[in-house]
Amino acid sequence: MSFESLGLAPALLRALTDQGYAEPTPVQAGSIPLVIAGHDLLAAAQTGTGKTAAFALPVIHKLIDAGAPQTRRPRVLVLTPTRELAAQVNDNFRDYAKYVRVATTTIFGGVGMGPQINALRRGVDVVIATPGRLIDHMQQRTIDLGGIDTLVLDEADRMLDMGFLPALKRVLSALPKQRQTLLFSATFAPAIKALAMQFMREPKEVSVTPPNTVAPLVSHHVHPVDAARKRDLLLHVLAGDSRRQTLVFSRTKHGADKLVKFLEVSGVRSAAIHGNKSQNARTRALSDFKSGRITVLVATDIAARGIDIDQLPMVINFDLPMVAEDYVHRIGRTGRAGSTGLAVSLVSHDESGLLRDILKLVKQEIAIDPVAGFEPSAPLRLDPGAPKPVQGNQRQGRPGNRPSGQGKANPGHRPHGHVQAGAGGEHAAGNRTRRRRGRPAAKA
Ligand SMILES: Nc1ncnc2c1ncn2[C@@H]1O[C@H](COP(=O)(O)OP(=O)(O)OP(=O)(O)O)[C@@H](O)[C@H]1O
Repeated sequence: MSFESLGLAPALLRALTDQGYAEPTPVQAGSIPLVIAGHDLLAAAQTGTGKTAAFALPVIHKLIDAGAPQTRRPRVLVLTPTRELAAQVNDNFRDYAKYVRVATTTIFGGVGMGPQINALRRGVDVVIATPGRLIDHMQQRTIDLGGIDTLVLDEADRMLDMGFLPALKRVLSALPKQRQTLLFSATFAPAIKALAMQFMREPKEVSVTPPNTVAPLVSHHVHPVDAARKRDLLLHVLAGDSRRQTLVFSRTKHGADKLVKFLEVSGVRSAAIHGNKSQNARTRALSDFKSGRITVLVATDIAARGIDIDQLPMVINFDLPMVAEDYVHRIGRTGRAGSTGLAVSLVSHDESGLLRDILKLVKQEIAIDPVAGFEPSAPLRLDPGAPKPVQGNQRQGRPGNRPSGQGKANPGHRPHGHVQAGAGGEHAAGNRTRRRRGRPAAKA
């Protein structure tokens, strides 16, 4: 399968060669012809498998095909749950559309309305927005959605959950009924799918792997630990390789700030990214992390979805997420586009229930792997039949003695109590493309 055989315009093929994409990933091969043919689409594929290009490429192709419009008002609306993801999707659109006259812009909060209004006045083809600021523009009549013929919900299951649904319904009511609707996500809860059916027209489905599977090149470790000792264990894990870029997830904004203070005092260069930070601080933290100026980024689930950090080797869950699907998305920040990755969760006794939910959802082995010197005073309460945390075979010495994020996955690193989770526990590697990107790391 090649991009040529999918019928994409030559200008797009040239841009893809510049990107170093040799061939389409499975979700791209499945989605691109369906989108070009005009179908509504519900597409599920693992994190890091190129879903953005799976909608951006055919959407740009169709804009090229349609030719220059008489009036330049937005024709495509992409909705994302976070500002950072909107910015990233916009960068991707610009990369793919570099040889064509397709104008894109972002609309999100935390930054001035003025430049957004100016961009809309000048005329754009594609708007990539978060719902809140989009509604501000709708109220102020600074955006005309009457020409939208394609709606994309990126991270669709998040856009359709309780938090975003009211805003989404408002946006939907302002869009033309005659339109193509595309939903993309790595996870789809059944209720979300049912909801989606209400505003789609006979959608086709592309499902590359069993739904909700985690990226296959990631090895998963749970370190049972007492809550009070998590910070020390985090330092211990980080100390294994202080040059290793690590994304650390905290459940709360306050917890993220406290953790950054602790890390800074301990000599680890870090920053926090969460919803209480100014947009400037959020953007700076992410770009400092991507450029390697800081080695640790402590994030709430704001960074769990979609964010693409080139070759990120390790994700640590300082706290487990409250919703099991978020585990899949958090962990999906590593092990992308054919790279290997390491996922480490520090789990205290009171998080046993959350861990059980995750084990039920994901289709991957998770090693229950106590670290010597950090053994918990009470064991985790897992499903009957699940292996007990392995004692006497614990990680010794420096924790950084792990497979490199850049190299091959090291199966020898799973010597401890494994829990095979999920019905069937199907491993998705067979469906996974393994290829490298041609982009320089700094451009991630
Ligand atoms: N055909 C391809 N060949 C090589 N690399 C690709 C290809 N398509 C996409 N990529 C790269 O793979 C990475 C992941 O893509 P993308 O961010 O779209 O993943 P995703 O499936 O949307 O992940 P998530 O579920 O986390 O949002 C990006 O850096 C992108 O440039």
